Amino acid sequence: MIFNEGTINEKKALDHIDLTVNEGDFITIIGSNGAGKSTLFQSISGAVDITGGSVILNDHDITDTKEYIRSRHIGRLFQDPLKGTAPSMTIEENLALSFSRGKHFSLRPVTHKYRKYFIDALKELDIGLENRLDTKVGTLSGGQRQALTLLMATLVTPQLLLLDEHTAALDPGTSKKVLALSEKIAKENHITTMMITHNMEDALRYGNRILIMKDGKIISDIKEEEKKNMSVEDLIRVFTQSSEMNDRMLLRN
Ligand SMILES: Nc1ncnc2c1ncn2[C@@H]1O[C@H](COP(=O)(O)OP(=O)(O)OP(=O)(O)O)[C@@H](O)[C@H]1O
Repeated sequence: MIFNEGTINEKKALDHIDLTVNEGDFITIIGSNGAGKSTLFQSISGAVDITGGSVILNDHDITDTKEYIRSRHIGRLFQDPLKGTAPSMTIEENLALSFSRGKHFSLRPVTHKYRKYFIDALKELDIGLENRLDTKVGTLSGGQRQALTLLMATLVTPQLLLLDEHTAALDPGTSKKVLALSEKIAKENHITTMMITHNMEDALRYGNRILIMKDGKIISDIKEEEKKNMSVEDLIRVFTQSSEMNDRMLLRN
């Protein structure tokens, strides 16, 4: 993936990415600033048009599929809790919107029909929102809003869930809660998930596989068995070693 190709601002943000994500994988992705993590997600979700290669989702080539069509199958959460929900609409209206993602519908009948379903789903979240269906989303705390966004992204089970540092803006306690919730929802609904984080502990605690990115490349792919026996110190060591190795390879090129 090259940004501004052919100009002085040309930037190769992704370089020969060859990644197969297995069904049911929960992959955590780490890497320094500018490593290409978000660009990888943007390429998968269709937020950017990749300049080479292809994106395949469940045997379908979606390389040329528009972002809004892909969003029917790919759920996405961002660092900013303000993204992903409509602040001037109520919790119920927001849920109704996500429930009918990508389809034509009228808000009223949908909300009415699925009120009980929404209440049950909110109860599952366990953050006291089940009795507040008529509350405007803009008045919720960052953590509540991110939990709601998570629910919205998974209400219609996506084929893939992309979490882009989705708890980085939350306080440590709330972050833990939302992360645990993410893991629970992914597990219970068998949602293949990829999560970008700068937190080594979280990268290790969650999921079954860790990718380390640097300079647009995946420089390490740590699978379940190896990950299981790793400590944070081990992960930091692998991170540093693979980064140095990648630097040496670049020097040789
Ligand atoms: N729209 C864009 N136009 C030009 N360059 C871009 C664009 N988006 C990203 N880049 C560049 O591509 C590289 C990878 O950026 P990306 O945001 O994917 O990194 P990241 O690993 O997510 O970093 P961070 O941890 O800081 O979020 C960076 O050098 C960045 O400046």
